Amino acid sequence: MQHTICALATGAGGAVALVRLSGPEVCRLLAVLTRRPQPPEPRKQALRTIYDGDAVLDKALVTYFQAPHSFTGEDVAEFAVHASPYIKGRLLELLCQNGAVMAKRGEFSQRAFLNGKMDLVEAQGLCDLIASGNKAAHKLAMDSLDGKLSARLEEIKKRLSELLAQIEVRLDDVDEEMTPLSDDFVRGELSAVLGHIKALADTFSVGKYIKDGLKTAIVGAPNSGKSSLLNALVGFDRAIVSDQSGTTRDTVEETLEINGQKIILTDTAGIREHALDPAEKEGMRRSHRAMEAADLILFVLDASRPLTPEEQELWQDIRRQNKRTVLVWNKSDLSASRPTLQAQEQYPSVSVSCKTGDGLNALKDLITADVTEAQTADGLMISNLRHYEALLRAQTELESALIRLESHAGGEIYAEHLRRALNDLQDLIGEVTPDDVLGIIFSKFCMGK
Ligand SMILES: Nc1nc2c(c(=O)[nH]1)N(C=O)[C@@H](CNc1ccc(C(=O)N[C@@H](CCC(=O)O)C(=O)O)cc1)CN2
Ligand SMILES: Nc1nc2c(ncn2[C@@H]2O[C@H](COP(=O)(O)OP(=O)(O)OP(=O)(O)O)[C@@H](O)[C@H]2O)c(=O)[nH]1
Ligand SMILES: [Mg+2]
Repeated sequence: MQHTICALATGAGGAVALVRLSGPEVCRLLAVLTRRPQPPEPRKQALRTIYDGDAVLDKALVTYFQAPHSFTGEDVAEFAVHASPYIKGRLLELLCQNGAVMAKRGEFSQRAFLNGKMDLVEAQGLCDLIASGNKAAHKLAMDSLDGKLSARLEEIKKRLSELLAQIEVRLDDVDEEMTPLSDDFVRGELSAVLGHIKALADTFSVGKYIKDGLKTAIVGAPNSGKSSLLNALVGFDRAIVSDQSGTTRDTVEETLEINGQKIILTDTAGIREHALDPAEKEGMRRSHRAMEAADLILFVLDASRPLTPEEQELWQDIRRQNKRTVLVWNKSDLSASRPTLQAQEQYPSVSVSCKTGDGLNALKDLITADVTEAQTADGLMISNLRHYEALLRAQTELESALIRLESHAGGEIYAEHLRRALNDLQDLIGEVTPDDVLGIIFSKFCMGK
């Protein structure tokens, strides 16, 4: 039999705290702690005295949810108690003394999943929703939680399984009484399914930025104004600015929000050929590392003076990174013209002045351009590595199936690839996921969820 689990659902502080209880023993535990034979009417909050032996622990609002009409699908009770650390701790202790056990991370959600209240994609959405810190991340999680993403996956799955069914009945049709499927039809269906899977998998890069933040490195020659740019973007004097080259030695990181999107901004030491001392050399190694770890590079140039050979070299270095890069021509207040860089037309660029604030809004829009664009498309995105990998596996199988089809292999050969692709999609939403894998997925959820 399942244990009855309990956990604190709310965080530290606050005036009221919520303790949740789920499982077969809920009614008995309620009876013991409230000293009443009957639980409150389902889904109606009732003020109940909670007893600790003969003493009163608290007067709390208690809600009873009768299975299967609860978050987990089991009997659930919630205690909204005064948020004293003592009351919270003692209530959990009393529940455990009377037969409940402390819930593991994600165990309430896991039970909701196992009882068919949500699929694995929706459960992941729930977890992401709690962690979401801005509008974009919230929308991404909400689309997953409320089933929009699952519905899209179901559509794809349905189309694939219908195709597979048509192939399989013909494989069973030994007397060949059915009209064979034309290669054109199979190719068309396969390509369509593949297209949908690819489109969704492609949203991962942006989805990941939205969820985890866009890592942005500010790089450039000494004195070009990198630290000034960091300060201008975060809105306060975070990094030291001076007219001496080599002011910034170590990387300086700051998390901020631009156009509702999380950005992790790193200011780096200016890069020059001949570092003066070991500390500066180490600083430059860190600059390179920040550049390599970044999703986006802001290359800051001083537009008021000619380019140096070192800057040209750094530019080649940046281009080799093959990353989204924005050219930031700084100090536009000093000069109306600016030098030219090789192949600069292939990169977005903007003139700014950290001194006057000119051009900063245009730069902000360039930083978030990828995300803004993805959001104005149909908006459904994946942001979870497990989902991405499952889609990639399905994609590979379908590509193999197409190759087999072109080489006129028999239906039994490509049907196997289709079965595996279908299995990958079923794994994604949790239909065929083994228990130990489920345990790992839910153990990454937060406590009390
Ligand atoms: N107090 C409290 N607030 C909470 C939660 C909770 O568990 N407790 N939630 C925890 O995540 C979220 C709400 N999610 C919930 C989802 C389903 C059900 C539920 O009782 N479902 C039943 C009945 C549905 C209905 O009547 O429409 C069911 O699915 O059968 C409850 C909470 C956010 N706020
Ligand atoms: N006129 C003008 N001066 C600027 C502008 N931005 C930065 N400066 C000045 O340029 C100098 C260098 O600025 P920093 O932000 O320290 O430059 P940095 O790129 O971080 O330099 P290092 O840390 O040495 O690599 C300072 O004197 C700034 O005040 C600008 O837009 N206009
Ligand atoms: Mg600096």
